[in-house]
Order: sequence, then C-alpha cells, then structure tokens
Amino acid sequence: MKNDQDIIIQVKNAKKIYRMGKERIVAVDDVSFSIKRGEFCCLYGASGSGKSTLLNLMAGIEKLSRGQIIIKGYNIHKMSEKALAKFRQNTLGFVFQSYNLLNSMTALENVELPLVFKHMKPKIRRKLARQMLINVGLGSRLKHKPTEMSGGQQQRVGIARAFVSKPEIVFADEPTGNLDSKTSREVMELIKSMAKANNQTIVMVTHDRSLADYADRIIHILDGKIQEIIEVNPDSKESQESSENTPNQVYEQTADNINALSASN
Ligand SMILES: Nc1ncnc2c1ncn2[C@@H]1O[C@H](COP(=O)(O)OP(=O)(O)OP(=O)(O)O)[C@@H](O)[C@H]1O
Repeated sequence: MKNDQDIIIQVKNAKKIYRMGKERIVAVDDVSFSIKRGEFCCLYGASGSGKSTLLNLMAGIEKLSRGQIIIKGYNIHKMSEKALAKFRQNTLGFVFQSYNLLNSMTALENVELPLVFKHMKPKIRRKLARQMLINVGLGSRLKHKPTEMSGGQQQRVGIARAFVSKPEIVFADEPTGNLDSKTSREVMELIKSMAKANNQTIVMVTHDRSLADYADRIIHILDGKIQEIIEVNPDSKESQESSENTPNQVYEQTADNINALSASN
C-alpha cells in the first residue's frame, strides 16, 4: 500500500451545480477520491453523467460549488486566477477531443507553443518540439499544418504538445472521440507509454469501456456520483497489451531524449 506522499490529486466532496433559470442541475454530486502519482485514472460513464464537468473541476477550468480539489498539496480553487494559470502552465497538460491545434501554425510551431509560454529559448524549444514530434512518429510532418494531416496525426501533434513541457499531470477529455477504433488504440498506447516513460499521471474521460481498460483504475460515474471504482487487473492488461501492437520503443525513449536534449543546451 502506497503512503499519502504518493497521492498527487485529492478530490474532496466535490459538488457542481449549474443553474439554468429556475432549474438546478447537479452535474457532480459530492464526489471524493484520490489519484496516485504515475497512475492512469479513467473517469468513465454515459453521456451526461458528469465526467467532463468533474475533469474540468479537477483542472481548475470550472468553479466548484462545494468541496475541494487538492493537487500536490495545493487547494487549487483557493488560488488567485494568476497563480492558478501559472500552476496549470507548470504542472498540467491537456489533450482535447477536437485536438485544439492552431490551424495557422505548423505541427512544429503548435508543439513549441507551451514552451514559448514558459519563455524557453527558441533554439532549445524548437529542438525539444522536433524531438517530441519524432517520438510520436511525425518526424516527416514537422512543417505540415493541422488541415494537412489526418485526425490521428493531428491528435499525435496534440499529444506531443501536451507532453513536451513534461507536465506532472495530463488531463485528456475523450482524446480518441473523433478517431476510428484502430487509430484510437494507437493513440491510447501512445498516451500510456509517454506517461509511463516519465511517471506522469493521466486523468482521462471516456464513455468507451474498451478504452477505459487502458487505465490502471476506472472511476465509473453515474448521475454525478461514483457508481464504482474498478482496479484494472494487471494480468488482463498484460494479455490485452501483448495481443495488440506493442508501443513503439521510440516512445519509451521520450524521457531520455528530452533529458539529453535539455542537458546538452
Ligand atoms: N455549462 C453548463 N450549464 C448547464 N448545465 C450543464 C453545463 N455543462 C454541463 N451541464 C449538465 O451537467 C450534466 C453533466 O454534463 P457533462 O458534460 O459533465 O457530462 P459528460 O458525462 O461529460 O457527458 P458527455 O459524455 O456527453 O460529454 C449534464 O446534465 C449537462 O447537461
């Protein structure tokens, strides 16, 4: 049993109520759970169950009606806007269903963007972004703009962008929602191997149980409440992984590559 120091996110009695005129919608209803550093945790449930709202509360994007979200010991909903923005920039990465890439920028420029906000020198950030795109298998698409790439390729750019600044936590809301099943599996393998390489924590939202099974733990949400918490059996995961394409070795070298690049500059 790991001790409390391994806990990176605590959700304590989180509640979110939307008011629409006279109507009151309880989207998240008194939810509590913790996530360990390096864990791949999935918020799984049907449409409208409240999983995206919960993810947005955990990322500090939506305001809590009640309760607390503690990340690395910080009560993020008590932070000032400025402090929260800085915390997000330094600690969190995001992968979106609709990729959210800037269409006027190349793949390389999109991946560089989080490093621009971190005031990294142009030469270093370009090198890191390039290496990251090579790691996700897009070394031949550096100059392509999003509209010149397939959905799967665009999501790989989105993943490279989310991971390039080595955030401790990556939030992913239906990251494969716009992809076919084969590409979805490849994207899941990619996210998983990238995170394992750096002991990063993943919180992913999905309504698809076969994708939820990529996680270490599934938090099943129903009507804004936790219905069940499922520990995914490592044995069944091993057989699932061995029966599919194993992640490209190059993804697992991500951490080493980035560390080496940082050290050499
Ligand atoms: N901004 C909002 N204003 C009012 N109600 C909202 C708002 N956002 C979400 N809701 C409501 O809160 C509930 C939970 O929505 P949420 O988007 O979190 O569900 P979800 O499980 O992520 O669904 P989906 O898989 O369809 O995205 C739903 O009843 C939804 O209609």
